Amino acid sequence: MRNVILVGPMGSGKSTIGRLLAKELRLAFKDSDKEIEQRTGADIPWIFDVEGEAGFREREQAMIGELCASDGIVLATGGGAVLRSENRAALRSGGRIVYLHASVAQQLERTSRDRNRPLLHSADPGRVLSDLMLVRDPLYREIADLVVETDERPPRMVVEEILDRLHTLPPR
Ligand SMILES: Nc1ncnc2c1ncn2[C@@H]1O[C@H](COP(=O)(O)OP(=O)(O)O)[C@@H](O)[C@H]1O
Ligand SMILES: O=C(O)C1=C[C@@H](OP(=O)(O)O)[C@@H](O)[C@H](O)C1
Ligand SMILES: [Mg+2]
Repeated sequence: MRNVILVGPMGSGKSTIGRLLAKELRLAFKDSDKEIEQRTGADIPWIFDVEGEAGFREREQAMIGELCASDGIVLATGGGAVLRSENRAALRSGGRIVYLHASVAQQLERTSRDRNRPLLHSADPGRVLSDLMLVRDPLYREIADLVVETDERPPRMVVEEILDRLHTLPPR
């Protein structure tokens, strides 16, 4: 196992659970979105405003490529990281992939408090999240080694399940 990579929709808990999991595994934690922000010197909403989603996806692909070449990290990706086939290939070769599943209702609840997800700056964020899930759920499943349910489960419990199940995975 080189790296552990978390994929899943906005509000599934990738950033939160990634940090906890890295601590348990004594690995470094990297959040693709945070790395993009540091590299760009601007936050995600600014990048979407100025460069559009297309500009963000270019930066995201470059960052995913770089981070997947690392060794010994827990990587939290952004919810759209699976959209490009180049990213899916990089993620697959980068390590074990855990899909954090969450219902749209839970995604909505967990993302309603902050404004740093530009795709949800919409009159109907629930509709946006369910439309995105239709497209992305098959892509998360396509590359996942593990699918873990996060609905109504505290982060600690999700981390425990990942730790238990990571050890039982057959070699690829
Ligand atoms: N399993 C969980 N149960 C309750 N709240 C959670 C859980 N996972 C994450 N959260 C909360 O939901 C919000 C979004 O989590 P975050 O880790 O940023 O998700 P993501 O990176 O997948 O978009 C944060 O406020 C976080 O504290
Ligand atoms: O789903 C998406 O397309 C996005 C998810 C965000 O990350 P989180 O999944 O960590 O919220 C961030 O990468 C950007 O706002 C786009
Ligand atoms: Mg995140």
